[in-house]
Amino acid sequence: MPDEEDDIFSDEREDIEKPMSRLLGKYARRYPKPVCIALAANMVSPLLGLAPAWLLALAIDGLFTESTPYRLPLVPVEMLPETTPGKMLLTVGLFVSVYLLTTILTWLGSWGWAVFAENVQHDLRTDVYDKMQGLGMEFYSDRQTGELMSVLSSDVNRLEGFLNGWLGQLLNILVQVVGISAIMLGTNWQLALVALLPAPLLTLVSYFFVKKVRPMYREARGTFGDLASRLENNLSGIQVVKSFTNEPFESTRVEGASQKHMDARWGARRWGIRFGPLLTLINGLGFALVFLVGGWWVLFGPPLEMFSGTVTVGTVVMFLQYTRQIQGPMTQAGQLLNNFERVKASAERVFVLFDYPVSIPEDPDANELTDVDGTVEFDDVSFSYPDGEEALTDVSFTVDAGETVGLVGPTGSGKSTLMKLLLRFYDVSEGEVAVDGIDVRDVTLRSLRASIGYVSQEPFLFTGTIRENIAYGLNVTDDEIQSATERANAHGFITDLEDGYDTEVGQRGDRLSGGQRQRIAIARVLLRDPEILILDEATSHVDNETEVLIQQSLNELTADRTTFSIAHRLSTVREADRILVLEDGEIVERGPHEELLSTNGLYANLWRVQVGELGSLPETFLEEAAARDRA
Ligand SMILES: Nc1ncnc2c1ncn2[C@@H]1O[C@H](COP(=O)(O)OP(=O)(O)OP(=O)(O)O)[C@@H](O)[C@H]1O
Repeated sequence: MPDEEDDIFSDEREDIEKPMSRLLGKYARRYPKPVCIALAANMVSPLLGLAPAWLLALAIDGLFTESTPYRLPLVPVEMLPETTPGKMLLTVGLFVSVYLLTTILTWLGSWGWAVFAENVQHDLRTDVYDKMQGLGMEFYSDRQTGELMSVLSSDVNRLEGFLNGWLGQLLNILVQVVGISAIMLGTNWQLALVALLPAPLLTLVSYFFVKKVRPMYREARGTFGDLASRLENNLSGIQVVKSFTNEPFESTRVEGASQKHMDARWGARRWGIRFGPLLTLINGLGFALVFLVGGWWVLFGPPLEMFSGTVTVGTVVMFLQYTRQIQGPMTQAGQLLNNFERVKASAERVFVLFDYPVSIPEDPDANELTDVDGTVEFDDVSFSYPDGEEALTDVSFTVDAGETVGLVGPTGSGKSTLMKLLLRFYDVSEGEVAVDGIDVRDVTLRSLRASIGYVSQEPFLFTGTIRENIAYGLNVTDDEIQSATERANAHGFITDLEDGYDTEVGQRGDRLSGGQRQRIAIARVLLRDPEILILDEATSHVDNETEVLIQQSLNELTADRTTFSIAHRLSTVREADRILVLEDGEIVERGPHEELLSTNGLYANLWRVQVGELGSLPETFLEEAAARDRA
């Protein structure tokens, strides 16, 4: 299981208290029946496991050597069979009953834990996802998707493994160890101490073994990652390798990476090779010791002066059986304890997420934004990203319902940030953003975002069919979908595809061209009919011909809607009612295209760049552009 994810939330994890009790407290009570059944089975089953060795001793001493009378605890003598065959058959019957009962209990235990663990895994996964989904955008911008996925997959899976086996195994071990120790101590405490001597050693050895090899396996996984990416890189870049005739160079590099991986693995394997025989040795020595002391006692009396009393053959055989029986649980205990640390870390990460503060809180009295006209107002808005510099400074403007506003400015000037504030992905640091005169913080997030449509330069399509992507959660008819695709200029190319609307778009829509994806994204927004629209460089990645098609769809989309169009290609906002020009988070110019050209400022210079009049650019513009690039 990958451990690379161990770093995520490493600081926050320290604040999580008692994650395991929280986990069990939160989820175990949801499934009382399977948990109680499994617990009961895990208590009784190991107790039954103690019976065979005891029955064996009873048979040896009471039947075979007849050194002690045949007696069963709590059963009156007159109820026992009188003849030896009768006693023999009773013993066999008891053996069979014990194994039958153990089988049923093992089945019940496995069933109970499996039901519990599978359900909790499902609950945990959906709970963690729901919580994650509700967190603010700053949470996502600070973290890699892969890291977050690891919490949803590796951590949740590891907790499932823990709930499935760990508790049951621990209980099993405890009951077995306590039961075996109690029977042995009760039968002959002196011989019991001899038999129990190696047990803690087994736990210690296995605990330290796992502790020792885990980082080695982690390192081995790291070196495998390096090796795999080298191989992947070389094979995909084989054309470059060949054209540079660099095969020997690459062979050496692959050999180096492979050698590193082999060394790392060998480090871990070496310990594994030592560990198994060491355990066998400790087990064997323990067994021999019990045989020596017990056998001596039977044959010649107490082997040491401090020992007293007599020991029967049955007792020695029982002790030998128990010595073997206790070895497994003691070894497992060390491994379980060690695994517990990792499981705890997983639970901590899950609870870091559960406790993560929601940065965009919804006012409990928030109203629904209904019958939206589409007026948008930024009133003296300043904003800084968490841990960032000020991205917007004193921005004020009002957009009337139905107006189209172009947002232009050099890269990093704050255009996207402005729109993120309108969508309330972040809250303003100062000032107010209002829709229809209502502060966006006073309305529900759902109704606010439902009134805004967003088409980005890289429209994201989900794995699934074209139809699913356009409907995207809405319960709509095929006619409604077709009407949207016709207006988005997409119906034609969709019906030309072999599977039409049922065409699978592939991962992120990679089976479609950029222009096709763009038009599907436009149809998706058209279907929702939002009052406000944000177009983020919607035509930047397509050729001129496709741009014309998309532009037609966009005209359909923007008609009668308040539209913000973020553009680097100024031709796309030329027709806008108004253009806001941003520089370093401030609006430095505003007005329609022609007016801005005549003021001969930043916009006019950006326009000259677009139309290729580089010679007429003032020196200061080039200097500023270079400075911005460096920043
Ligand atoms: N998630 C973020 N966390 C911290 N700072 C950010 C974040 N997103 C953007 N910024 C910073 O805020 C400033 C404005 O960025 P923004 O993305 O709004 O610019 P933009 O004008 O849309 O740029 P572009 O045209 O390149 O998309 C930049 O300095 C950028 O580095």
